[in-house]
Amino acid sequence: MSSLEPFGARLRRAMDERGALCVGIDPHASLLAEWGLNDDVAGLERFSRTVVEAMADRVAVLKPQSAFFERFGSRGIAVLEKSVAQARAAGALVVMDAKRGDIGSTMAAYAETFLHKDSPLFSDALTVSPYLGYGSLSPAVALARESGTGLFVLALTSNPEGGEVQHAVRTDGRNIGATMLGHLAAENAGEEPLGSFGAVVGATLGDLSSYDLDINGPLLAPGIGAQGATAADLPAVFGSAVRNVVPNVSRGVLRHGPDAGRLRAAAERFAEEIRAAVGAV
Ligand SMILES: O=C(O)c1cc(=O)[nH]c(=O)n1[C@@H]1O[C@H](COP(=O)(O)O)[C@@H](O)[C@H]1O
Repeated sequence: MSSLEPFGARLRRAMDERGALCVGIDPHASLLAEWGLNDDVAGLERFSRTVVEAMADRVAVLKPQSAFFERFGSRGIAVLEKSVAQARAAGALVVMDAKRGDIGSTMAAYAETFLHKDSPLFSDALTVSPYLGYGSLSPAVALARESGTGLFVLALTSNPEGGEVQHAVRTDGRNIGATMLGHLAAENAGEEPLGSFGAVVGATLGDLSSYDLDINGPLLAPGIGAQGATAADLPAVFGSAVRNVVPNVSRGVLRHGPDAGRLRAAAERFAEEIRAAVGAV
């Protein structure tokens, strides 16, 4: 398969050129209503197109949340396909937030769906769940290496319920979140300028100094805005790993729509706060 330059290298360059902000495309029914759109496929299409047109030529990463498209069945998926292609054509990297995870043979099909260059949903990276065992993700790791794409593995999620699984301590004394970070560090060893296998680590989690976040890969950090974290929290949460953090904001930006200028201004405010916080480290 002809492949792209590795995702980690493409992401590092995009972050250097455009800043680290990742804007989520999360067409909640409540946001469609706030934007004066119907909760139907036409509303979904208009919402997603507006965000892509406003953002894809300026932010490093766009992260469509697949659930809000799947809600409308095959016609919703068709909107998702178009949005991904438009966003990539305009220069944004697309992280598909589908949080897939299954036994290896099924995981291979999920990987083909999102990370094979000939798939209609081909994206630059995919969020995946390692809770069937990290090794169950190996078909996705292999295809990502082949196609120049990446993964974001749920390690320490932003939601308060995540701790029951992720903070559980193994017989060797390490907890599950730390174990996932360890797998990713091994995956990214020796890669320059940045590995392609990232972790999802919530910006809401407070002091994470007991974790080794230096995985030589990107750290997708949701939780800024609607979930209560701020850009100013990032250095305290991530320490020296903050330069590899890709902070995600969805509702915090999207609530400023549907006007494209106001969406851009909101994203620029978050981007500026992130630059100020990360630059100060
Ligand atoms: O993988 C994710 O993106 C994710 C992981 C996590 O731990 N927490 C989390 O909120 N997310 C996603 O990030 C987005 C956050 O949206 P807002 O809270 O509106 O900014 C949603 O699409 C979530 O599904």
